[in-house]
Amino acid sequence: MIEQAADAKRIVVKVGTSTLAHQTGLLNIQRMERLVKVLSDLKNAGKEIILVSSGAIGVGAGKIGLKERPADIPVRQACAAIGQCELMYCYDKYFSEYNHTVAQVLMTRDIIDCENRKTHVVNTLMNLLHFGIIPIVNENDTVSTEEIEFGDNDTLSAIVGSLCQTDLLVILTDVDGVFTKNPRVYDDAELISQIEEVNDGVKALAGGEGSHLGTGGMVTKLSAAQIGLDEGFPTVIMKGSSPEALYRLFDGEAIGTFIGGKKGATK
Ligand SMILES: Nc1ncnc2c1ncn2[C@@H]1O[C@H](COP(=O)(O)OP(=O)(O)O)[C@@H](O)[C@H]1O
Ligand SMILES: N[C@@H](CCC(=O)OP(=O)(O)O)C(=O)O
Repeated sequence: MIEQAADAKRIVVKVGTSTLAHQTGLLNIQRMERLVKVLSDLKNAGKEIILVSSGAIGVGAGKIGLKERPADIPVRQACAAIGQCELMYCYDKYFSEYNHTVAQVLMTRDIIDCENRKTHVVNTLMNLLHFGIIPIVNENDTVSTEEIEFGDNDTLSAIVGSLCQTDLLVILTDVDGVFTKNPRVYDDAELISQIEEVNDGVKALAGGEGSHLGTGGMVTKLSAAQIGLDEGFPTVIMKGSSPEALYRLFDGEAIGTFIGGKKGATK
């Protein structure tokens, strides 16, 4: 059993565009509904959930008929504004079906260095959790410029984890975890079940940009896990296509890649 993961009470779950959207860019409705159902159930079981959701740009681009994630920044920002609206509408609707309330929290990177802003964010998150609300966090893509952008939601999720003192970060993506090389390119890539330290050798395993809608690929997930290690919480990187696998994770099964210092006996 990976005890640290199974016993976690406060959990930041990050879901990537590649999990939330179809190849067309349009929302994968079934996937989102299943994720919401599982997270609602975990919350009912006593876990505190903070959801970091990507997808605004990808879903917005899909909605206006663009085939690819736009390279032009103003177009990307416009897509994010369209997609964020769609995401929150759907999250609100689906979580409401299970009697849970959500809140939208949009952030820019300047909260890290500006103590005043950081305090406001922490206070907001803590109050939301106190009231039993599920915060849904994304980057504020409309106002983000180079100086204040996180650039990817993997990093954002680790920072959110640190701000709210999470017990665990779960990164849901379109592959089973971290492999010895990019599994989309190499058939003989092997899944790594545990990583204790995110060093240059580990980062070198992550090759390429990732899916056509996502940002950063595996390297930003590993950097996020490194932030987690520095802040004292572990990260699990696992596939998000079957969100029900989260039940198995919290039942103590070794799923995906566990990035943390301590591993208990396997079930
Ligand atoms: N060593 C590796 N192990 C697993 N995935 C890798 C590795 N190197 C590169 N990748 C790529 O990272 C991608 C996941 O990143 P990304 O597309 O940004 O997903 P998300 O939208 O979930 O953030 C995978 O589809 C895979 O192609
Ligand atoms: N803020 C952006 C997140 C971009 C991003 O990091 O995407 P992903 O690699 O799918 O997690 C959006 O909502 O589209």
